[in-house]
Amino acid sequence: MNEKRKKSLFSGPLVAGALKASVIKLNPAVMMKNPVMFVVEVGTAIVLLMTLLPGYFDAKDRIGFNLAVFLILLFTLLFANFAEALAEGRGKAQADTLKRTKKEITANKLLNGGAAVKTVPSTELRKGDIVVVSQGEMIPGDGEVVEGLASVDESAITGESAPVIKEAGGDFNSVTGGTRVVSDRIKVRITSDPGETFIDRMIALVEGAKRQKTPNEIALNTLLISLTLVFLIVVVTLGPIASYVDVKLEVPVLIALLVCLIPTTIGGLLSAIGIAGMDRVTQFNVLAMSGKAVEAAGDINTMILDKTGTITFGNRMASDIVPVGGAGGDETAAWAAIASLQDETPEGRSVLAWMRKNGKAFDASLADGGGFVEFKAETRMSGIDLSDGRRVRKGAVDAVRKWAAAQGGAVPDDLGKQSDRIASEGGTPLAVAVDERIFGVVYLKDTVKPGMKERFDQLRAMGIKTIMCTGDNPLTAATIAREAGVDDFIAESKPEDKIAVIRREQADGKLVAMTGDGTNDAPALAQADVGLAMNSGTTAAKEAANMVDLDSDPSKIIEVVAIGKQLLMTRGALTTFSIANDIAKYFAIIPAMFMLAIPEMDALNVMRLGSPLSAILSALIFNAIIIPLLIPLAMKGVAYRPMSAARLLGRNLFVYGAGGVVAPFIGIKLIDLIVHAWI
Ligand SMILES: Nc1ncnc2c1ncn2[C@@H]1O[C@H](COP(=O)(O)OP(=O)(O)OP(=O)(O)O)[C@@H](O)[C@H]1O
Ligand SMILES: [K+]
Ligand SMILES: [Mg+2]
Repeated sequence: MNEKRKKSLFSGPLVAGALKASVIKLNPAVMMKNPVMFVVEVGTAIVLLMTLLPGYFDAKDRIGFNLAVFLILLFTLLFANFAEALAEGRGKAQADTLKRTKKEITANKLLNGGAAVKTVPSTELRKGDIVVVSQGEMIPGDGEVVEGLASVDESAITGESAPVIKEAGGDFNSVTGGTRVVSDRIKVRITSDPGETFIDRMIALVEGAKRQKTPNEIALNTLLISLTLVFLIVVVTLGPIASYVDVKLEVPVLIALLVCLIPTTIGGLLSAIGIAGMDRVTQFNVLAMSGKAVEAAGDINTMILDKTGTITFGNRMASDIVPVGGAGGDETAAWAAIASLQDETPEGRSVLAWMRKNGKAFDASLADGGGFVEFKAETRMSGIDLSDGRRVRKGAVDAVRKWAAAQGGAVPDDLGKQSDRIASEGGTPLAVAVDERIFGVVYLKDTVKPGMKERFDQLRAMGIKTIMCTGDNPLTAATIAREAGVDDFIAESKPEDKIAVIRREQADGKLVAMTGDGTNDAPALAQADVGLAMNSGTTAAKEAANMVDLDSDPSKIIEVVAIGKQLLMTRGALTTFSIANDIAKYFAIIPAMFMLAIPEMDALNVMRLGSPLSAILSALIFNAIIIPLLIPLAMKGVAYRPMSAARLLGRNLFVYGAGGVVAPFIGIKLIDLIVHAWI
């Protein structure tokens, strides 16, 4: 992860900015978005009026008490605002850094189909324009490389300083505006209009400018508003009922009671929890397009993972070349090498590396004038059509076997034995053929990343099913699946098979997460509930997905799910705590209220609080300070242990429900000891 982005939650400038914002957010027009706290604000205003105009409200003998209630209520509001402002602060700081990289860049735009070049400001570029970017220059907008190859420093967005290669064609052609070409020269077709670029979207995201309440948040808000309404009705009718029996309940006391009963703790922390959850994802160098995506990650039931590069290291290297059907070792190796001469995939390059390492020579001039056949996931083969008419191929064994058989070739008896041996060791066998004759097998070795088994065990404990999808043969797939500990696998899968798996799972009511980077992954990324695209991938993939990993590490999906779970858990835990808390406060404040009116009711004082007035103030103070005390938990999230949803719910109900009931008794008692001594 990017260390630069890891700022402390409570650094000086962030806290200072948040303090200022807490005052600004007192504006009723802003406050109204949070109905629970808005009710508190109205109450605060009423008590303020009564304090300022005691004569008018017949409250001259209560000025001190009313002032105290006003101040505590004001701090309740400020604490809630502070929580939200603090959560927003980090995003704002990050947005400022991004904005600085967005300074106007000049672009070399091609005119008349490349006949002329004109220098224009990047803000004038539109979709479809072609620009030339040379060594040392900034790429003026998001786009796709249409010609050439260059190494690009993307640290402005990824924080990663090692340059990456971008080239025309294939899955590594997408470039981002604001990044710098460090060598060579490329032509780029612009794919986004000004104001809609990746950096613009990133700024809007981290700034929270477009932050919308998620469905979960809206549902919870509705619950909180309903609770608030119920208590509002109870408290408002309490006055007349009491006066009917000749008990006079004072308005500030009723307001204090109301504020203690309505869910101010979760009301004050709710948006901070959501923002902080999004922020945790961003700190992790993953861009989530919406809070909804992060929450969906927390509810995932099925995770689809690639084998190569996600579960294994992905640097499949040739480690042996085995002849079959009586072919010579050297001639088999030579054909494998010729089939790989122009194959720029890691697999292709590793064949040539193996030749060099083992001192094998071959006649590369055979390939002169030949037509290169690029590797495709659909054909699962690559190779070359020689100028003398012979066709050389290497690829997945079943694909090559079918290809040779279609030309009337016989399959050597020992091909199956050799390829099965390689596959059962977890390697990938690539058959090598020239026209109808199969010469042998390249042994590609790959290793499962360490710690995979533990991670899949954790996912299983959380009730998440993992499915490995691979284009590899069933035997290799089974070996790797067993070694890595995934629940299920799909072998010989083509890109479109992924979308079929996702649809099948979704039809069962499951939420599905997947990663991908290629254009052919785009439909599946869009279909999945959580689609995590790699930043190195194509524009199509990035646009279809609802998350982008700036580090292009497909295994990050596992952590993203953990962060989503943690967000949902934190919200649930603090809601439970908040409501349990309010119920407990009832026992402090109701008796105090009646004792104030009818001193003979002293028997009600079960908590043995100093006096009715100090009991009310203590409950109100506790209600206020619990908000800042819980800010660290709201921001960092509750400690997260992988276990099933049911066990988790039970555990959280116990910890936060029981804790929420007990905490106020202890807290209010302690505060009362101080307050009572003081007044
Ligand atoms: N450069 C290549 N030339 C020829 N055949 C290849 C090459 N690379 C891979 N293959 C063959 O094609 C098959 C499919 O490759 P592909 O990259 O689509 O999937 P994969 O990497 O095996 O699976 P995953 O979905 O886990 O990445 C491989 O299993 C291998 O047999
Ligand atoms: K409350
Ligand atoms: Mg692959």
